[in-house]
Amino acid sequence: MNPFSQINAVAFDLDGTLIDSVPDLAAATRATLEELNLPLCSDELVRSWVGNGAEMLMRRALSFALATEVSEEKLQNTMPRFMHFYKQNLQQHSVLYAGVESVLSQLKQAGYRMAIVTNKPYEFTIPLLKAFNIHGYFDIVLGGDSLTKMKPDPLPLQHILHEWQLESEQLLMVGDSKNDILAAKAAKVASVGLTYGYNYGEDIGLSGPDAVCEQFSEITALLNQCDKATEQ
Ligand SMILES: O=C(O)COP(=O)(O)O
Ligand SMILES: [Mg+2]
Repeated sequence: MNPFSQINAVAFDLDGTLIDSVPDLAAATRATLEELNLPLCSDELVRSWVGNGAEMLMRRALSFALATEVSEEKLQNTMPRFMHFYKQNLQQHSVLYAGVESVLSQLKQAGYRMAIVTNKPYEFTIPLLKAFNIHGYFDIVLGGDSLTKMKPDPLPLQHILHEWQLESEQLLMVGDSKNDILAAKAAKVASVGLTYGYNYGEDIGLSGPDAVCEQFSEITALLNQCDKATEQ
């Protein structure tokens, strides 16, 4: 049985899936470390720290710079500074990945419902979607702090299933991180893993998504095959 045959709604991850956001996340991380007179980090390191939300990114950055585990107090004192720097430059250097705009438009026209399920704080998510003029495609936008739990917990996907009154076979999760695939599996929804994003330097295929795509544009073909399959 084709895992995509009944899909009529898609939940998209944001960082590393729709938007290459590491350049701005890294700049804000470095500005925060610089203010604390700590050693700075490369974009490459930040790529390997993204995936579990802003607080975890800063926790990893501080642990790196201090070369020890960071205290809760230090982390909580530092977070407002990171949030301040990132808010100032959300899309200075970040870009939409190739094919994103046209795939979203095609799926919208084909009648798919679409949502964003990101671990990024909600307060950054809406301005970023608006900056790239893609906010209109999504009827539900969930940030990492929108609910009580974030990916890899299934709660955000379960929330969407409930809101849209869908069976789990009808929703697809598209993401670049094992957190996306683990959340999908826990919610019993199908998943597509993208290879170009951020996954702690690991092969996304090892998390066992239902399909692996190297480019965002491959998603329409996956779903089109199913449209054809169901028409026959
Ligand atoms: O902000 C993060 O750490 C990851 O965000 P994402 O869930 O959109 O990939
Ligand atoms: Mg991601």
